[in-house]
Order: sequence, then structure tokens, then C-alpha cells
Amino acid sequence: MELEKPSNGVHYPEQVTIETRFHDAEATPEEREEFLPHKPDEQNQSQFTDFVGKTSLGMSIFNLSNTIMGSGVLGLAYAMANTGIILFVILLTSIAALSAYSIHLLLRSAGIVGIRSYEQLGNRAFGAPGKVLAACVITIHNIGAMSSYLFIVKSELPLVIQNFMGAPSNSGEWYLNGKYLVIIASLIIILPLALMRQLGYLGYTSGLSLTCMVFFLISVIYKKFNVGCPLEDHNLTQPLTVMVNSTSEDDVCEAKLITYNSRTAYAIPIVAFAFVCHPEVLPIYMELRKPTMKRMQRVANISVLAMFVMYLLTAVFGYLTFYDKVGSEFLHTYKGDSADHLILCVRLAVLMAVTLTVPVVIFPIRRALLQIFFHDKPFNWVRHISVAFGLLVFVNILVISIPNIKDIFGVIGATSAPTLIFILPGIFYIRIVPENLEALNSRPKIQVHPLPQEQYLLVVMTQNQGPK
Ligand SMILES: NC(=O)CC[C@H](N)C(=O)O
Repeated sequence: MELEKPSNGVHYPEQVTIETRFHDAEATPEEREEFLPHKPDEQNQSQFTDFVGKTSLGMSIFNLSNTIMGSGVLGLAYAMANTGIILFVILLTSIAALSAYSIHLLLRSAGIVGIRSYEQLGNRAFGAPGKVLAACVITIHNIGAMSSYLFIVKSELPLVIQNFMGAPSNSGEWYLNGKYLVIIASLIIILPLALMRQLGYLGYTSGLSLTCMVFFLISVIYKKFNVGCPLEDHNLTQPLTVMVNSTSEDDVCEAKLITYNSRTAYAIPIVAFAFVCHPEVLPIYMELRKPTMKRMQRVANISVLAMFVMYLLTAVFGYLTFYDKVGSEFLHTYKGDSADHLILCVRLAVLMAVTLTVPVVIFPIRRALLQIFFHDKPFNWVRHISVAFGLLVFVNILVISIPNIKDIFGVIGATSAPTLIFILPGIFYIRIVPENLEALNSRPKIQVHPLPQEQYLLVVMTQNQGPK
């Protein structure tokens, strides 16, 4: 049966929609009866036939939260110092809400197309250029994120090893050289994890990574009550004065509710970067057991909410520890405390957390590259391993040659992050969901609720009876 084409010229995957919404057109009457009751059992009805996922809800939450939580958290206290507490809370809340909403748009679009892949949504919306655009933005963004993680390893790990071993700072030992340490961490920890065939296997390492971040948060809160005002603490004065230039001594230890200065605008890309997880949402959806949109939206909402709370607490307590003296890379602000064992452990925990996030971030890049260059080719281990290895080599070279992390945050946060969070999900959705199925200002198009299956059936059946 032929369906009317939508007026916007976009090819609408009618067949896919009917099949993916209603799974099996050939179902027996009993099955259909079970399928069509007023309250469909969402838990057991999968819309998708592209992949049978086996990852549990909990593991998926770990994986998604781990993707959200990354180096972005280290810039939040700095963002708060430049916006003030109230503006920051408003910004953090809005971006978290927008991020969850755009995940909803991605999930709905994937439900219509019947394929859970960001690149395929691009393809459906704009043809081949859309697919290439999505793949490029994901690749650039995730390479940027990976670089920022490995950069933390390069700059922090030598410090940690040096302090644990009690070695003098420029003893020239190879194990105190960040460049070698990045390569070793990439080969020993990241590469084996990146070679896993499915993201779901990384649930345990993601759980470990999140535990490290919880430890980081607890330590930041604890330190707030242990570090005096930065200027009083002469331990901290020296490195801090190098990083921060022109604050008068009077207002250094005063929390500001609203701040407006030349760096206020930096807060937006920092917070936007902190909430990016969109390239990983569909791969995680694909591996979710019983993958209904409602279940995946639950994974997303829980992850965004949990990370929102962690971000807020880290930023508030980080800011209230150092006030205007907080550095753009939060861990460096504790530099004067380098002999403090708690801070050393915190550094180690953050290092572990970001290192364990790198493999999760590699998955979407590999998927994007394979979609562009080897579309329709069956899975191949040699290709799978070579892409991961090639990516790691490339990012290692990048990290070894860049001088500081701030520029990565700035560029990625201001370009690819908003594109992935706000722009692409929105335009893909508008192009993919035809207006005759859902008007732009319709409730389901705005609300985070799936259109009931019966309603879809009605719309699709009405269309089917239309002119041929
Ligand atoms: N995939 C990603 O880009 C993750 C970025 C992550 N939100 C961070 O803060 O580091």
C-alpha cells in the first residue's frame, strides 16, 4: 500500500513507521489482540528490529551518566565565578532541561525512522549531506572531548606520581613525563576497553568512573570546610596568583550572587560542553534491553538529573572554596596543596574517571566513520580494531602537541557542543516528523511523551485510505 508523501518533500519512511510502531504486520489475531489493547505493555514491545540489545536499565544509566560527566565538570566552578551563583543556577538548569528535551527529540526521530543512529537521522532529514554533517560534527566533537580527557592525564598524572614517590619536580625521569604517561595509559587501559564490541560491556567501568567522581565531589565539599579564604592560605597564594590576575583583596572571599564581566559569556560553552552526551544516546538506546522510548527517556532523565545535582554541588562548593580565585581547570586550583594526600587521591580519582570515559567516547566516532566509509559492510574485527587504534594514535599526537586545555573547551564548547545538543536534534526532528502527522506546535511535538500507539495507528490508517 502506498502512502501520500508529505508536502515538505522529505521522504517519509511510512513502511518503517508502520512496521516499527506495530512490529509485526503478520501477527496472529491473538497476538494483535495483545498488541492493541488500550494500555500497551511498553516494557515488552520493541519498536526496533535493527539490533537486539541486552544491556540493563541500570548499566545504561551508568554509561550515559559517564558520558555526561567528563572534563566539563572541572570548568564549572570557574563558570560560576564568572556568572555568580544565581545566574549559574539558571544557566545550568536551562541547559540540563534543554539537553534532556533534545534527547527526547532524538528518540522520537529514531522511533519514526526505525534506526537508532544519529547519522541515519541526518540521512533521513537531508540525504547524504545530512549524514556526513552528523558524522563530522560527532567526530570533531568527540575527538575534542577525548583530547581534553587525555590532556588531563598528561598534565595531572606526572604530578600525582611525583608526589606519591616523593621525587623532585624536574628529575627528568621518564615516568614523570606526561607525554609518555598518556601513551602508556592509552595502550594499557583505553585501547583494550575501546576494542569491546559493544558499549554495554563498559557499564562496569562506567560505574567505577562515576564512583571516582562521587569521591571527587565529596572531597570538594570536605575541602570547602578545610581551606581558608585563598589569600589567607599562603600555601595556595603562590600558584593562584599566577593563574588569576586582577581581583582586589577585599572581594576575594565573598560569594557573588550575580556577576557580569568579560568572561561571563564563557560560562555558556562550558556548561553546554558539560551536558553533551548526545552522540552516545542512540548507541546506548540500541543496546538497551526492551528498548522502548519511555525506558530510554527514563535512562536519559535519570542520568541528566543525577549529573545536574553533581555538577551543581561541585560548582557551588568549588566556588565557595576559592571564590574568584578559582582556575579554569579546577584541579589546578588545588596546586598549592600538592603534598596533601587527599588532593592527590582526588587527582587520581579524576584521572581514573576521565581515562575510563575515553573508550565510551570512542564508540560514536568509530560508528560515524564506519557509517561514512563502510556503510552496509558487515562487522569486521580488523576494521573495528584499526579504527580504534588509528583514533588513539591521532588523539595522542594532538594531545602531546597542544599547550593547554582551555582552548579545546572554548572551541568545542562554542561550536560542536551546541550543534549536537540544540541544533541538529531540532532540525532533524522538524524534517523527519512530517507535519501532517504532528503539527509543529502540537502537544506531542512539544511534550516529552510518546504519541500513544493507537493514535499513530489511526493517523497512519487514515493516510492509507487517502488518494493513491
Ligand atoms: N561525549 C562528550 O562530548 C562528553 C563531554 C562531557 N559532557 C564532558 O563534560 O566532558
